[in-house]
Amino acid sequence: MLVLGLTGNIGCGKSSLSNIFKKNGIHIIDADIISRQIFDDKRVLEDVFKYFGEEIKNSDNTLNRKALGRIVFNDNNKLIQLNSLTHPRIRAKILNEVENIKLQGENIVLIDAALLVEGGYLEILDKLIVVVCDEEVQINRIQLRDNCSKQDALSRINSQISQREKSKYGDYIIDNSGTLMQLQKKADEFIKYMKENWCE
Ligand SMILES: CC(C)(COP(=O)(O)OP(=O)(O)OC[C@H]1O[C@@H](n2cnc3c(N)ncnc32)[C@H](O)[C@@H]1O)[C@@H](O)C(=O)NCCC(=O)NCCS
Ligand SMILES: Nc1ncnc2c1ncn2[C@@H]1O[C@H](COP(=O)(O)OP(=O)(O)OP(=O)(O)O)[C@@H](O)[C@H]1O
Repeated sequence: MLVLGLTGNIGCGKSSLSNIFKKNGIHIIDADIISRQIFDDKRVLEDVFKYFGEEIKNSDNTLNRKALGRIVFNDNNKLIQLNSLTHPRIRAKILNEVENIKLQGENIVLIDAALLVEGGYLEILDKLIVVVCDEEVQINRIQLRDNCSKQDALSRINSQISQREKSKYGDYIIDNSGTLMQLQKKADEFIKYMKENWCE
């Protein structure tokens, strides 16, 4: 089975691209979904509440994601602490899903995650696709999607390694600074390239 990674910085277009790949029959593992599921485990929630306190708790005792985001994306030490609680669990789930998909006899699986490079996933990937985007466009898209200030968008961007650094690890780079129609065309070109060069 070909194990592909799809990464890129926040708001560059991973989800948009992986939706196109999904429509082309590629099996997707979405790290954003997994990173939400791990908070269904009460032990994870308790650990996070113990460290970050009452201000990240909703009145019904669920996690206030926006409040936690405000804290960790403005304080790198706290982000490191959150990562140490969440990342081992996210990683275990991703590896487990890869194995399950392999057992189902799939030919290709694609892991969609912002932190494939930072999180040390390169060793399990056969190939890495990096989606990039002009920073001004990226900031605008984040602000529009998350209804946040430019400063909030920049704080999140700065909590990840730069697009340039991430691109160094890419086997295939897709620039998503243009329209969604253009992204669709680039995705089609990529699929053709992958079938000709990466599949037996
Ligand atoms: C801090 C949290 C609660 C904020 O939730 P919120 O709903 O506001 O954002 P969401 O989860 O949709 O993340 C949006 C984007 O932020 C970026 N991001 C998320 N977590 C991180 C992180 N630990 N480091 C750097 N960037 C991150 C990613 O590009 C992600 O796609 C949440 O992001 C979280 O639990 N993060 C830790 C888990 C994680 O590392 N997830 C990313 C897996 S690749
Ligand atoms: N080519 C495009 N033209 C216009 N809007 C776009 C384009 N690509 C993506 N978007 C929009 O920009 C926002 C960010 O895109 P998307 O969610 O795909 O990025 P992402 O890399 O998955 O982000 P995150 O890291 O936060 O999960 C979304 O609201 C999406 O609809």
